Amino acid sequence: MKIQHLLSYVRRAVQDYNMIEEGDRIAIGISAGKDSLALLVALRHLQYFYPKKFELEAITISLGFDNFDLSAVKAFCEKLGVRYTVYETQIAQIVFDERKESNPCSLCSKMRKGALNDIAKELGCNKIALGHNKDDINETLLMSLFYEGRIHTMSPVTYLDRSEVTLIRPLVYVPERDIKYFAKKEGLPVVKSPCPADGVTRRETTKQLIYSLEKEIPQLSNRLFGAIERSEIDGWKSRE
Ligand SMILES: Nc1ncnc2c1ncn2[C@@H]1O[C@H](COP(=O)(O)OP(=O)(O)OP(=O)(O)O)[C@@H](O)[C@H]1O
Repeated sequence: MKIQHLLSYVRRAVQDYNMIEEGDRIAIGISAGKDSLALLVALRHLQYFYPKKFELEAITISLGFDNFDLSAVKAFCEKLGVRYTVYETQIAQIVFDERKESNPCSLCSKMRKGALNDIAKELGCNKIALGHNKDDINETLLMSLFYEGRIHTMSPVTYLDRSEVTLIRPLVYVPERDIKYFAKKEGLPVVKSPCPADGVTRRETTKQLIYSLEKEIPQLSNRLFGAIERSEIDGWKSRE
């Protein structure tokens, strides 16, 4: 996938869901994975030609793992001309050592989101951009269905009452495999997650399930996503 292709997906999502307003200050949550780094590149390019002017900040919530070297990400942000803030936390120690959580992802995710909201607000941002892609949206639908018995997934735009910050997900139309290809081709400075729970989660199981079903049922991912767009799920609308 070329940058133009990525930008066409992002621009369409931003316009369909009115994700960006004139004067927005947008904090991009950088996990240092392929999605958030691709999002950083896309929004930086969008800034050049999008009719509404907006500003960007890049933020990583460091979870406190030892082997998490962000120096290449720092250099990358500098090259792009986006200010980068790394916020150090003890989330990993709290989740794994102190609380010995049986479901560490849930507590970690809550604490990480809280920290990201706080830092974004401190830096004067009114929006937070997250790197969830089309496959993440589909997987979340199936996870809600299979594990919680309800029909739900993340929305393209979510306003958080308590922190008065709006979450936007400009990659919702981009398939994960395109992002993987883009990250490789562009040599994005992806840092492997040091989390021991990475890759052994419910999300990973669901991802593999969709992957194997798609071999039997071509277009499965597109149909799932189309069903979300045509559904009554909060925040989605049909493009037809
Ligand atoms: N430690 C973090 N600091 C800042 N933002 C984060 C962090 N972890 C996750 N995010 C944000 O939340 C989004 C979803 O998180 P998740 O852990 O599901 O990432 P992912 O799907 O693996 O994406 P990525 O490839 O960017 O890691 C990320 O794309 C990123 O925007």
